[in-house]
Amino acid sequence: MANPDPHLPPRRFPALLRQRAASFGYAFRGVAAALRSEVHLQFHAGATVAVLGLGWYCGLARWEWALVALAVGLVWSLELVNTAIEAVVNLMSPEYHPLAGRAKDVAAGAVLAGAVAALAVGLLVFGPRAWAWLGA
Ligand SMILES: Nc1ncnc2c1ncn2[C@@H]1O[C@H](COP(=O)(O)OP(=O)(O)OP(=O)(O)O)[C@@H](O)[C@H]1O
Repeated sequence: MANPDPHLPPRRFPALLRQRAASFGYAFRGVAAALRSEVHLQFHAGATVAVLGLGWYCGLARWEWALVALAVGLVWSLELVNTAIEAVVNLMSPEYHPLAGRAKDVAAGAVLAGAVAALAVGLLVFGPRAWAWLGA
């Protein structure tokens, strides 16, 4: 967080470090809360472990790991943002409202777009290996 009052002297380094550590703490708390409440995220957690294990088993090249890491990070990020948007919409519009519905639908669409991209990465990286393994 920026210094709230520009007339105050700049904060000392240890205070800044504490502030950064606290921000990381809030972020981890957010991920943990979303993991507890969102079944989709629990599924992503399982899928992430499975993909990492499969990647290790297949001995992926460095560039393939980079693609897999980007795909996994993209899906996690979008799902977390979607969860945050759902929470804000529920807070601001507990009653039915077309705009609230649109906001949730669009946020869910963003997750879908990321998931399709991740699926494409998965097929391109693991597909040829699965094909060879099946002896096709
Ligand atoms: N306040 C609202 N006003 C209008 N439509 C809503 C509202 N809340 C939800 N909806 C509609 O219902 C759909 C499902 O909403 P819901 O809150 O159950 O999200 P979800 O995608 O099922 O998320 P999750 O499974 O993570 O709870 C939304 O995508 C939206 O179309």
